[in-house]
Amino acid sequence: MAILQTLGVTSCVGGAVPFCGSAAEMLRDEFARQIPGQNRLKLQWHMLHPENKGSKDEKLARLNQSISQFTEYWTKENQTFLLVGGDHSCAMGTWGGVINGLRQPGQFGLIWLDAHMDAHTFATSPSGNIHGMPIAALLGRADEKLAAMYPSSDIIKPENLVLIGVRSYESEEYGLLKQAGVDIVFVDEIKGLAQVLIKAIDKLSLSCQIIGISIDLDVLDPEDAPGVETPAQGGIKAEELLAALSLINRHPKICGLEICEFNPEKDTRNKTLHLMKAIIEAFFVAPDKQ
Ligand SMILES: NC(=[NH2+])NCCC[C@H](N)C(=O)O
Repeated sequence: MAILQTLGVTSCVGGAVPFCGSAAEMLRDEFARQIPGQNRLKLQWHMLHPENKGSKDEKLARLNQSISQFTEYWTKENQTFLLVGGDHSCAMGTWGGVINGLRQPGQFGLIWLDAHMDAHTFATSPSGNIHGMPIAALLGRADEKLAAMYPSSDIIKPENLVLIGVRSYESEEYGLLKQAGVDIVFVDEIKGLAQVLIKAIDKLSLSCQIIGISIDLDVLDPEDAPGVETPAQGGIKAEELLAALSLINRHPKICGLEICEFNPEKDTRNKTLHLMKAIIEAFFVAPDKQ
């Protein structure tokens, strides 16, 4: 059984409430509870904790720097990885690191499954929460304060980014993405998620050497994934996401999966926790072993 390098980021420093830091540890325990011999996936866990000193901004700058060292290494080694956040601000570290690991940083593509656009800067954010800003940094549109939390000097080209499942956003972030020319697939435009995902991968494959996938659990309908920090009604059904992920399972260009924003305080009977595990298995376990 292949071993999947997994980085758990136990941080909610960029989020609105202090609960989403426990996803990685809960998920690690959940995988450990499996009956031996029935494991379809073996995760090699590494854990990163935020420091308890310094300002929020300093903590996030250092945390993203540490995250990026892992993903840079795995990218250079051509090793597929899983990253379990934390709030979504860790995306600056995850994908900044992947970009750092590439000889041609312009050839990185990212598919972002999220109810939100996460494309604010400090100047436009209504909440000031940094989990609503990583896309602006990844596109090189950050203000100085946000740029200090992004651990790469290279960025994602707007044409190499696709947002899928969006339904909750502010006009400033929409303006930023529109102006940059980023491809956005709003949730009500999705007829079949698998089709949308395959189309995005096919498009990015033309210009990109590798492609990453970032899943904010709030892309799902709150009925299926109640345990998220910022729920938004009218999301994608869990069944549809799982089916789509098992179709793109192990696509040769995919370098890693990031999954974020689990909030156990809002979960009901571990529904979202179990779903997180199912998402990881749908994505990483070979179809004949599922
Ligand atoms: N990663 C997230 N859950 N982002 C939600 C962001 C919500 C809102 N747009 C804000 O900036 O505050």
